[in-house]
Amino acid sequence: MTVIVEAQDLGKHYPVGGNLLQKGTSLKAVDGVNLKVHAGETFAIVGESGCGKSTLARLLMRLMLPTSGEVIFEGRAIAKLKGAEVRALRKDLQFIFQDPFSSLNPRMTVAQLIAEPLEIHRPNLTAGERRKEVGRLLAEVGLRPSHMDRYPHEFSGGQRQRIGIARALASDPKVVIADEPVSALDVSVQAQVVNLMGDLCDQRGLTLIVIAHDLAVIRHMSDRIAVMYLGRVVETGPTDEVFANPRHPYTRALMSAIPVAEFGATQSRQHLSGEPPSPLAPPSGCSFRTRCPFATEICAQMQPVNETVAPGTEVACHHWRDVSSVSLTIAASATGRSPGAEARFAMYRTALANQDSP
Ligand SMILES: Nc1ncnc2c1ncn2[C@@H]1O[C@H](COP(=O)(O)OP(=O)(O)OP(=O)(O)O)[C@@H](O)[C@H]1O
Repeated sequence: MTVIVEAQDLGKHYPVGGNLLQKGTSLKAVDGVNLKVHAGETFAIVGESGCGKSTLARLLMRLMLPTSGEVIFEGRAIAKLKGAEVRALRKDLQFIFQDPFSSLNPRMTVAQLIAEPLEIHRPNLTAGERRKEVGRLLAEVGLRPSHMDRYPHEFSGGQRQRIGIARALASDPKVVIADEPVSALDVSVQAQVVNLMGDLCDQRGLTLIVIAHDLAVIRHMSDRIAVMYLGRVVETGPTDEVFANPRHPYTRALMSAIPVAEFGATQSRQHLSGEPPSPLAPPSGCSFRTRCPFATEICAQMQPVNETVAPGTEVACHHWRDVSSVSLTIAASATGRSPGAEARFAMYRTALANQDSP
């Protein structure tokens, strides 16, 4: 399998200069992240608010430079790219924003919004060809080309996110990074947009990196998943494997938080207690230990390293074997789609059939 995007020991530390005591300290928003994204797959990054997902996404996009480590795109370190090479990277790596309301300039028509990246990345197109391409892109995301001269406020939230997707696709990218692409949308519309992105990935062979806190959405969308906690990846692997056998106590706790009907689980839920610690003063050793029911002395003394626990699956936990031996109902029932999940999946499909064209 070809690796298209890779993070190598990636770190982003924000300097903190609030008061005298904090002077010279830094906040480790992303701390030693290693991951490999394969061409054509949908790779999900999940975790609670503040765990560093958005910072990681911006590093992968080269919207900011890392404090340490590297991002490799198609075999090249992106921090070292210059001028025309950065422009080529922008064409190949596109971003879909969380908020379709604020990410589109309200003074521009849809035609202008989608033509803008076309002018930058495909300057050889004539005005007529560009307009035709805008129409084609709108049709591809399930909107009527005849509405291209309307303004963003004339569209619903789901339609605006489709416009955002069409804009991202205009440069014909190889990789799209979507930061919480459906969390600002109504649940029924979320299903349509999730399906649209899945279909676009299949049809275009796109690589999609999706950032989300909603595991139910991730479960339906992604091939592989990385779970982040306080700036670090604590578990990564094929989505089916991670959902069937979550081995890190944090992954288990996240999965226990999914509504029970989603996976047909009935009991043995593992709750997360308390807030994540401040990334300004992370606990020694394993940063999850202060909330972990399995924590022992070693967890305070040593940061766990990533261990391969199954093909393609890595976990950073001193006690993953003990964790795995404790049955969690949700783990057992997540192996097959429960009636609840089946119903939700059917809803996704129905919603797709009734796309929200204006
Ligand atoms: N520019 C910045 N300067 C200082 N600290 C920052 C900056 N941006 C983010 N942080 C901090 O870095 C940590 C990670 O933030 P980030 O936004 O990447 O997390 P996240 O998982 O995407 O959270 P959310 O889902 O709430 O956006 C947080 O503690 C945040 O407060």
